Amino acid sequence: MLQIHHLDKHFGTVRAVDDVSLQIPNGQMVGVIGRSGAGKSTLLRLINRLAEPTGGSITFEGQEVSTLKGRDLMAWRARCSMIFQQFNLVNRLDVITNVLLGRLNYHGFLDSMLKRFSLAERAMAIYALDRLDMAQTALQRADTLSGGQQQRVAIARALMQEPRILLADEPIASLDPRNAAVVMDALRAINKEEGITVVCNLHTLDTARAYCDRIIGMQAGRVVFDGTPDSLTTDAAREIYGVDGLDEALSESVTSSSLGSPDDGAEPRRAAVA
Ligand SMILES: Nc1ncnc2c1ncn2[C@@H]1O[C@H](COP(=O)(O)OP(=O)(O)OP(=O)(O)O)[C@@H](O)[C@H]1O
Repeated sequence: MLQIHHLDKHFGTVRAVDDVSLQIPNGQMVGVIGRSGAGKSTLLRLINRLAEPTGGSITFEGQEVSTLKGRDLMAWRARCSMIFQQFNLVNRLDVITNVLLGRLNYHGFLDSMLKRFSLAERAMAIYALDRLDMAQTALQRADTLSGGQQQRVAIARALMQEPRILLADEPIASLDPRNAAVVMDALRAINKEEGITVVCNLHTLDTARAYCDRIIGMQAGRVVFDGTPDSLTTDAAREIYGVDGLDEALSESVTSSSLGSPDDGAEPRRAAVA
């Protein structure tokens, strides 16, 4: 269980995260939605400790993580790994080496750069790639892959850390609908089949509704909705996005970052708000 108590992050006068309290049981697939600037990225960065909280606490399985340092902090970042909108692969390296870099925490930097990985780790990397239907690209340079393929490699790299939690910060925001569906399907499969908790920031309502067990809506740093997709009413959506933003959040169903259903593969579909 990940427990967040009265978490704050202030940047000067901006309350990016404002008194957020949440309990996320192991194995849940959570979508965090909200307008640009609502505090979604900051919340994930606080959980992963890429940002330091101004106040409050974060615990996982009873252990306080907001004060971890050194090796313990590295270990936490492995248990709670993060993927980003921009994939962050090393373009000039081949796919399998990019995936093996997920073991960086288990090696020195030099060992990793000199590709001193064990046979077991190489087998693990191939398994992770195969898990994402990407094993056939293992020897290709990362920059020869499409965006959706690169994001799947980034997920494979994250899996190399053997995480309990996967944080995904706008993982499909720069992908076309077909690739976005493949990536969301992959995240959902990892969640359902491996029991890894997934917390995923998404711009649009319909993707969160289609893929997540639970939706957290943020507005100006605060959690203004926390419930199942079915309980997300028009009024609740209006509170998250505002009157202008709601239209935008729904009309984005024709853009790259919005999907209708996990099963329809390619075609985006506008989801009705209950
Ligand atoms: N390093 C920073 N320095 C100053 N202000 C910041 C910093 N990071 C975030 N903010 C501010 O905190 C607020 C929340 O930003 P955050 O990026 O968490 O929102 P978001 O919901 O993820 O938005 P987006 O969807 O556009 O990424 C915004 O007002 C943003 O300008």
